[in-house]
Amino acid sequence: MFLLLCGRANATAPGRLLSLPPRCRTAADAWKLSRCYTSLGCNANAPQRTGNTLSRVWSLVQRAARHSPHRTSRPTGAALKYILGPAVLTVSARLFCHGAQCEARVNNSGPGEAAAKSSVPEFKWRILWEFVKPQLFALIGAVVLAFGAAILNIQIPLMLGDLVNVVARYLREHTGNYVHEIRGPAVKLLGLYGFQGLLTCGYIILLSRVGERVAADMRKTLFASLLRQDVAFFDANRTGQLVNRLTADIQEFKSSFKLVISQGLRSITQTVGCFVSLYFISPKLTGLTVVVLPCLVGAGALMGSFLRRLSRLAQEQVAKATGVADEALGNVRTVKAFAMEEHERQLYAHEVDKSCEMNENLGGGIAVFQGLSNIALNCIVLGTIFAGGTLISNNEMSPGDLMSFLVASQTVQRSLASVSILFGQMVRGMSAGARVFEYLSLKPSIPLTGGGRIPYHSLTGRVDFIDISFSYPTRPGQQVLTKFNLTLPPCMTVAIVGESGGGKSTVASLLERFYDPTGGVIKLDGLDIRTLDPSWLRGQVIGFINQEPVLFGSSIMENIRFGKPEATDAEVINAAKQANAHRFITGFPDGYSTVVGERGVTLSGGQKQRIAIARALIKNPSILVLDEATSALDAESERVVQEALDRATRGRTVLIIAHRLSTIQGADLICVMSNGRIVEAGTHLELLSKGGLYADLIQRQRAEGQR
Ligand SMILES: Nc1ncnc2c1ncn2[C@@H]1O[C@H](COP(=O)(O)OP(=O)(O)OP(=O)(O)O)[C@@H](O)[C@H]1O
Repeated sequence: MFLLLCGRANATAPGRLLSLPPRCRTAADAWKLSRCYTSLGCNANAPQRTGNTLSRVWSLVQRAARHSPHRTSRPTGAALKYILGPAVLTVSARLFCHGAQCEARVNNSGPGEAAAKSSVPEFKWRILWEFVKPQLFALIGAVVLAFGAAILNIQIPLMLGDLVNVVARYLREHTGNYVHEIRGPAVKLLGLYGFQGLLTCGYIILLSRVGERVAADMRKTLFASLLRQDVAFFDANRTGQLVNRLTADIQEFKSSFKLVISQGLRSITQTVGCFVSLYFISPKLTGLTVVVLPCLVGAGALMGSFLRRLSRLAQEQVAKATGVADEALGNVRTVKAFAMEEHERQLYAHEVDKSCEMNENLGGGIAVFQGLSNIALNCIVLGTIFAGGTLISNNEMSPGDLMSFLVASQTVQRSLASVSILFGQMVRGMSAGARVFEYLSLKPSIPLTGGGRIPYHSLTGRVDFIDISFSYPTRPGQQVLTKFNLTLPPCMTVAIVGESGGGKSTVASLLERFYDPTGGVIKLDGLDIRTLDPSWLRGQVIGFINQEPVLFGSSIMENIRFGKPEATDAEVINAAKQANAHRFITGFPDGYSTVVGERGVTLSGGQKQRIAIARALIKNPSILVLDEATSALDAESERVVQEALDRATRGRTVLIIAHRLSTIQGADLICVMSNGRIVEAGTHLELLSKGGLYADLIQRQRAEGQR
């Protein structure tokens, strides 16, 4: 088939075939490569120029061959010209392009990610092994098949040589039965192609299976591990960065994993195999190659690393521009409310222009790199032919040997270039993997489950905060609570009021065990909550409603059921009735099946809050924490929600954190907080008559209300 292709092309369009890189043993290969060149934005004509140089020097070799005593049995003649085609070393430039693009994809993660990525976590082979172990058989199969395909790749040029020998002999002697003579090597070659295709197909299937399953397992494990982390972890890490590890990092790791195993194995096998062939063909020329090749690969790698740095900077700039667009589109209501469309447009245009300029510089750099590598590589071919020609004239080598040497050395060059790029890819893959593994092995300071539970019938719901000191892990220097003491008696309502930033919400967070206090102890029914099961505490004992309830983008039914996944429809409806939500829900055309949109964007603030109340009530909690639950609502919504809350708080221990003092006047106990401790406590009337901080706050709010 190859011969037919060569023959026809020889007669009709030699130039076209000359432009095929030597890897293109088949038309399909050629098509694939040409697509590669196009998609990578590299100069597809570069190989052709090198090919022309080769074809010119080939005719010199032929001339020398006519005067040589070694008339070779190695591949000779016009057909070889087509086999050699262009100089393969342009592949290194092409591979650089690929490397740069890979890098581009890796770095395209968000403006803030670069800083986070600068700290390099350690790659743990033990963790990788845990993921690979279940896929071991498939992986071994893939490695064996890939290795087999690489070995066949080394064989193919030699068999092509046999085939070309038949053609060359027939062209020279014009005797014998051409079809009969060509059939043997052609069938062998066809068989080899078929077998090689089968092996390639097999290892790609197995490898993609292994890669996908390893990546899926990594994603699931990482997601589970992230969900296990305590709230302090999420204070310290940006959501975008975490999502990036789940997506881009795992994707990068998977690609590198597959590439390194398939191409790495092939390149190394081919390099070693062809080096052995080179040595057997001509030890002298091999010695020369051993000196020159590493210098060239080293110089290429140096330039490549400079260009990759340019590429990284350019991609960071692209990410910065994307960040501007992301922020503007994500907060489009705020942008519109402030009529800032033009400002945002200009900001984005500025960042895009900068990235355009940087990418143009990168393009120039790639062009220079490619041009220089073309020159260097063509010079290598020329040098080899020059040195080989000297050996031929000294009768130390045959022209056929020289041709075989060129073919094999080109394979070595190509493989080495690909190994150096793969090395970079491997480093990137390992650092992506390390970033994923870093969070996999992270142990939360507050476990998700484990610890005691108090039987429901004996749970009274009494809470004691005893000598609590606390500072947030992300801000250890700022003491938020100091020797804080408070008791929530069973079935009573306690309100905390005070200045903004005084630590009111922090008290609620500590009760939920989002954080553990740095000093003191919190007790539930006399038991330290650190000895109790956090998932039981949060899932069954405490109902939490805050100022800005977050709903999920699913139906109302599912949102309420989030509080108790096993709840029946009737329980959901009952909870909605208690929360004053049933009427408005049934008013929607889809009723409880209404999808609330991202974060509940299709509902009003009051509606969202009532669904959040229903979600908290459905688990029938003994303790209810209301953190400024009505402060974001207008007067009418507040009235409806307050009604629901009044009903919901009956028979439970309630902690209310409030800004609007009008909402907590009926509380059994009101505590005023200042500087992280309680400075006043009593009922509304007691505190008013005291004329202290509470009375001041009431007066201030009345004055603000009158303004
Ligand atoms: N996750 C956090 N990490 C670090 N510091 C925090 C965190 N949350 C709150 N703080 C800080 O702790 C202090 C108390 O905050 P807290 O939210 O408890 O106050 P607050 O009394 O509820 O305020 P407001 O009435 O305005 O809601 C503030 O100085 C705040 O900046």
